[in-house]
Amino acid sequence: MSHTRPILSVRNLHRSYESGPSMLNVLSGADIDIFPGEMVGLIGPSGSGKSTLLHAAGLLEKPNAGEVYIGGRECLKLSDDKRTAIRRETIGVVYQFHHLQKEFSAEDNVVIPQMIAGKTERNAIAEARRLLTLLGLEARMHHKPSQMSGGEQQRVAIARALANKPKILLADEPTGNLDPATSSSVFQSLFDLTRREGVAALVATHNMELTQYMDRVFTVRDGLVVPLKASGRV
Ligand SMILES: Nc1ncnc2c1ncn2[C@@H]1O[C@H](COP(=O)(O)OP(=O)(O)OP(=O)(O)O)[C@@H](O)[C@H]1O
Repeated sequence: MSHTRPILSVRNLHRSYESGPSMLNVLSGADIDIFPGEMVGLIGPSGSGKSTLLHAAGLLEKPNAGEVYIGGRECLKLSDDKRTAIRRETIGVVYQFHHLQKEFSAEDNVVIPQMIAGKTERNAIAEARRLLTLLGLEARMHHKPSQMSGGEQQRVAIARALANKPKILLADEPTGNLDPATSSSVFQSLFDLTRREGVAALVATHNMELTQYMDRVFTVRDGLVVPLKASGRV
């Protein structure tokens, strides 16, 4: 372990859901640290709580108890506005389905969140073109989602997630909707780009093949995060 401080720390996270008359305890004391620039995998069976952990870590849902530190600052006790601001400034997300705006081009889909964050149109377009080009989409900038393949659409979603220079990318089955060959190539791009940009990534997936890209791999078991693979990188 280096002395670098984690960019994201989840501590003692508890989350349960009502399940008929009883409660389903999905997370019961989950801890995880993500260090700057590393890629961490979260593998595990369906229903084990991977998405629940990602949503809490990404400040999208409040757990029943626990802490989420981003850049050393505890975020769950902050006001909704502050939490939203921290989320916007530090976290990018990619889901299984791309959720692109279908009436807009690839370029516009990457430009819009940057303009919402206050960038000038000129700078936002330059950044969109840079990221889309790095993802091999230089010939697709002006295509709408319906005019692109599933892999291309997901690459646009990756560019969009990285456009505001997050410190952490949270990805929930980012290639789960793609065939195996496309899945490998899109994931390779995601890996290369996060490494290049120095963005840490926490990736939930069922796909064991993707663990070859991960610095460390965890699973969620009995409500806890437990290690499957550790590397000496961090
Ligand atoms: N809003 C909710 N209300 C009730 N139960 C929920 C809710 N969200 C999740 N659950 C339950 O919590 C458990 C964990 O769900 P979660 O989506 O975190 O698992 P997962 O590991 O991400 O699964 P998958 O790989 O299928 O996405 C599941 O049993 C699910 O049915």
